[in-house]
Amino acid sequence: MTNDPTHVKLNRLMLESAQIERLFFGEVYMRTLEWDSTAKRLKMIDQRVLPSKLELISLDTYQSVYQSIKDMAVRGAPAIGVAAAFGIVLAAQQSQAGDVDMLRADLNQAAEVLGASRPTAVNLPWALKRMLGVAGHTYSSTADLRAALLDEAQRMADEDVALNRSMAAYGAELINDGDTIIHHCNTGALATVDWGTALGVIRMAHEQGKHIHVLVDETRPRLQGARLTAWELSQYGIPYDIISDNAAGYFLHTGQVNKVFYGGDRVARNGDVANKIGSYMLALAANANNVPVYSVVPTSTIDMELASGDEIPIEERDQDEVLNIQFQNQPATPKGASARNPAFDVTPHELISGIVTEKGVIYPPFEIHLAKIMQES
Ligand SMILES: CSC[C@@H](O)[C@@H](O)C(=O)COP(=O)(O)O
Repeated sequence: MTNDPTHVKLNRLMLESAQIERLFFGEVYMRTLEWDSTAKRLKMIDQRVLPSKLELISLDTYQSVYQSIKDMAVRGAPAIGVAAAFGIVLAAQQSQAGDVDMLRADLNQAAEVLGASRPTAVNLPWALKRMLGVAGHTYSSTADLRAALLDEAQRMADEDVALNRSMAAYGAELINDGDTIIHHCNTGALATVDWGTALGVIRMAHEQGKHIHVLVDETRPRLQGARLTAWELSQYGIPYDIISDNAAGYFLHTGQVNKVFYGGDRVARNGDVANKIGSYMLALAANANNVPVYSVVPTSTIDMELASGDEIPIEERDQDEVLNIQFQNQPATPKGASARNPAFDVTPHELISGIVTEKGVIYPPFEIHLAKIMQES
């Protein structure tokens, strides 16, 4: 097996426009990522081209899964974790190993590659560890091990949807009829296998009949808010306005916002939350104006090994993501300009009002309450 996942060409499935309209949230339902049991491939929605195009990519190697995570064709902490789990299924399929031990060695190698795709979301190492744990059991044949890996990845995908619905039910209790909510990044169905975390809470409150207005942070530089969250909200029929990230303080200070909701990529055991860049500034402005801030995360996003957010690795992405913008159809930045592009920041736990998990809403002191829920099976 080659260990070089770079420059892997992703197979693109072009869809007829009539198919596209019915594909997602429509008559023909599809998850963000799905195992195609006929083709034995992983199918996923290519999030780089939304909302102007809805295209699928079909992946048949773990190297292409690595590439899809790194390039953010698939993104969002829970979706990344499940994609990596299916990456291990593909690695098992690719392997020519003649016995179980040799297959395990190939899987370990693939896990190392997949684990290096993006550093911040803990769901990635969490999912890989779970897959390698299954690989560690006793099997009488490589076929049995391959089958067990596929079962585990499918189980993880199904669990993700169930956990999201459970978080949504707890989180929706925090939302009142008439609330205006600022939401950061994309935490919807697209960031998970289906349904979503913070956006799933908003969606549940909407389905309960509450009238909600969402102020959608555009989320520079990759515009997950303006492109993906706005697209999802229009599918669900939830009223929204896109705002530039730097407008959030204005809306908070002028009393136009009731709550802030975002997701999380890694929560340290003291409750510090790493999330999409800009979350920290948003939480500061919200706290200064007495507006509560909620982070919605499955317990797989909680990293009890880290004492505080200072230990969370922060991904720094290519500067071109910041520089390649246009103003009046012209490049907006001077030739040769340089940029910094941290993809995440850490909100200190003091600024977080509550952490919504599938086990309920956790309130301060987070250190004590997180330890308690993480001990429950
Ligand atoms: C389920 S969403 C939680 C986070 O993964 C989300 O808020 C986020 O920061 C996503 O970042 P991204 O860089 O788009 O993968």
